[in-house]
Amino acid sequence: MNIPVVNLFKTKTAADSEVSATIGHITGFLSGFSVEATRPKPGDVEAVAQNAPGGTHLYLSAIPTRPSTELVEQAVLTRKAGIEPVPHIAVRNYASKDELSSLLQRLSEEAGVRRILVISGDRPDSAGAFTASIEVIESGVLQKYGIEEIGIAGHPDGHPVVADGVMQRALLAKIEAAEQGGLKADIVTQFGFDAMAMIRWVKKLRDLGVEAPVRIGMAGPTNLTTLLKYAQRCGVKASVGGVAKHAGLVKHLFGVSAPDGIVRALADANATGSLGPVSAHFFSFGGIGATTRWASHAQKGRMTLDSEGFTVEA
Ligand SMILES: NC(=O)C1=CN([C@@H]2O[C@H](COP(=O)(O)OP(=O)(O)OC[C@H]3O[C@@H](n4cnc5c(N)ncnc54)[C@H](O)[C@@H]3O)[C@@H](O)[C@H]2O)C=CC1
Ligand SMILES: Nc1nc(=O)c2c([nH]1)NC[C@@H]1CN(c3ccc(C(=O)N[C@@H](CCC(=O)O)C(=O)O)cc3)CN21
Repeated sequence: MNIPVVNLFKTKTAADSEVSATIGHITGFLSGFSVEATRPKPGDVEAVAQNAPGGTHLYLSAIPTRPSTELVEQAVLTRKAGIEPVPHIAVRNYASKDELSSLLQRLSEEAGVRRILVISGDRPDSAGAFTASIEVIESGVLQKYGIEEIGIAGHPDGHPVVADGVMQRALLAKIEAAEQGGLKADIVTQFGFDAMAMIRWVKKLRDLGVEAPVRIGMAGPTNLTTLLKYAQRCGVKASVGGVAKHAGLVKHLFGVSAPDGIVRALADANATGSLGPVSAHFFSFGGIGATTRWASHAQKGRMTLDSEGFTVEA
């Protein structure tokens, strides 16, 4: 027998169910989010471990001016905290194949690293051994030291010096090379502020037949000045107006910018099923602790929706 269930206290309105559907899209899109830190200290790694689910991927960015062995210490700390270390390997930084080999060997033996992000690096020249990421992917050196999965870079807003066509061919070739070498590959994109550009870029990749998961890069919560500084440092398009719009008017008054508007737009697009496998990757220009807490609370649905985005509850 069918007994109608009547909620005597509150009738669920269409607006309520729209809100819960949107929050569901956001929590779904954010599941398995990753974070990225530059030179994290022990307390920073601890903050990730305390706030993110175990096994969350923590990407460790490579600083050209720092010895790459620092990456080993950071990866060891990360592994000990129960978080998965994903070091950046900026291929232009290595003077020889041996130098890269010994770093990979230490990462593997001391920190159990199985995943890395292979990128060219910002220097306009090469330290000697490699000029483009594909050379390392094709070299066989990764498999030799136990690497099973690689991330490669994506540039939805274009690259400051490399033409779109060149980047697209490089991306397809790297995916092909990874497949040939038995490496699993995903794509991690440069951060940006234009959700529609990200959506168009992912759909174009799918049209080209790329099925690899895409981690869509975004800047975690930080103040506008810091955000603009990093955008400039990384060659990312970001007008003051565009970033302020992304921050939302009220949030802007407090000088804080969070990627909630972008997350919400991506989550809605993802819910239509048209993006293929996608997830979120947060750069932590405002601190890794704050970024991880923000992402983690949002992933649990601890938020209030506003006109275009949401505010995460403390
Ligand atoms: N998406 C992300 O999360 C990150 C992106 N990057 C930056 O992305 C850029 C591209 O790296 P990949 O996609 O791995 O390129 P890649 O190594 O696959 O190279 C693709 C093409 O671009 C050229 N190229 C690469 N880097 C260049 C540079 N700095 N200056 C001039 N030409 C360059 C290469 O010679 C090649 O023809 C680098 O500048 C890298 O530092 C860095 C860190 C993170
Ligand atoms: N072009 C580009 N290069 C990168 O290294 C990079 C990206 N894009 N996009 C995403 C992240 C952001 N990363 C960054 C961004 C800024 C610094 C930075 O300002 N570094 C300081 C030194 C910091 C320190 O020593 O602790 C610098 O002066 O280079 C580092 C990594 C790494 N990734």
